Amino acid sequence: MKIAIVGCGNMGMAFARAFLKFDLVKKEDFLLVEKSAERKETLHSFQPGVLTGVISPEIGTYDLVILSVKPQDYLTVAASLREVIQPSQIVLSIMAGISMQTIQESLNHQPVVRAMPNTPAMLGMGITAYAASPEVERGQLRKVENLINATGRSVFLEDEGQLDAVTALSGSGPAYFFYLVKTMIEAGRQMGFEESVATLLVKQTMLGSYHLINNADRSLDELIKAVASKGGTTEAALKGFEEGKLADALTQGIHAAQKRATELSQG
Ligand SMILES: NC(=O)C1=CN([C@@H]2O[C@H](COP(=O)(O)OP(=O)(O)OC[C@H]3O[C@@H](n4cnc5c(N)ncnc54)[C@H](OP(=O)(O)O)[C@@H]3O)[C@@H](O)[C@H]2O)C=CC1
Ligand SMILES: O=C(O)[C@@H]1CCC=N1
Repeated sequence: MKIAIVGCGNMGMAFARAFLKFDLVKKEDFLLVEKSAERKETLHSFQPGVLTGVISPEIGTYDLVILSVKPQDYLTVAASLREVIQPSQIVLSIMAGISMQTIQESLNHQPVVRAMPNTPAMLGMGITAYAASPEVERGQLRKVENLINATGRSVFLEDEGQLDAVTALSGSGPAYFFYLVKTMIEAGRQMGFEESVATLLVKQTMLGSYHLINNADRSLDELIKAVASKGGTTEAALKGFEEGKLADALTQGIHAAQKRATELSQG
């Protein structure tokens, strides 16, 4: 399969590397379109078939076109891409907010898969939810699914409308986790630990706790209860969280992310 990637930043290249790892695409079968000169410099080492800064008619000879520029840059991309895109090509967008309809109208092109991955895709441990327009044929969709699955797990959505919520939950989700980990490490430092010790304590706690969620056969409430002894330290911490309205703040943040995804779709 020949793949063109427009916007070769964090996510575009996480996808490219995952496809290579599973031998789904050969290096020479990539066309990379990247505007940033600095970023382009680093892409030489990837040794793609073609590395360019602009969209040219050559892109029309690729089976799949991945759109991985920031949503704010999309309309500029669309203006050139619509001149050269071919009816047989599939478009896979991973851009937050930009709806399938906007992509179809701006490119005058119907077969579109819209997906929302997250950064653990860099390790093949991402989660991607995706939806497809009816014009994507079954065989084409299967090929796209194989590619997405090289980046981790995936969920097919019948309703594209859910993608903004996915963006708020799992698309942005890694940053919420990193924020929590960073805050805990900072608290460790305030209590007198060196950063390396605080980091080890927190990282291993998160790792072990994640595996408990998956393997302990207990609900999250039961897992919390098993840590929080009556009248003990965890109860004191949880009370502090309640008083600080931590759950409300997290929920509000996630809703704000969903709202922002919807705003991005409106340009
Ligand atoms: N990062 C994440 O966690 C996730 C991101 N996404 C989505 O993926 C997309 C990419 O995100 P991310 O990889 O983080 O962003 P990056 O900024 O890392 O990558 C985008 C790249 O596209 C380049 N670019 C901008 N305009 C053009 C153009 N006209 N032609 C070619 N290249 C261009 C940018 O250059 P320059 O920097 O000069 O503008 C940049 O290097 C976004 O739409 C985002 O919503 C989806 C899920 C998760
Ligand atoms: O912050 C953003 O807009 C993108 C979409 C999901 C993660 N990063």
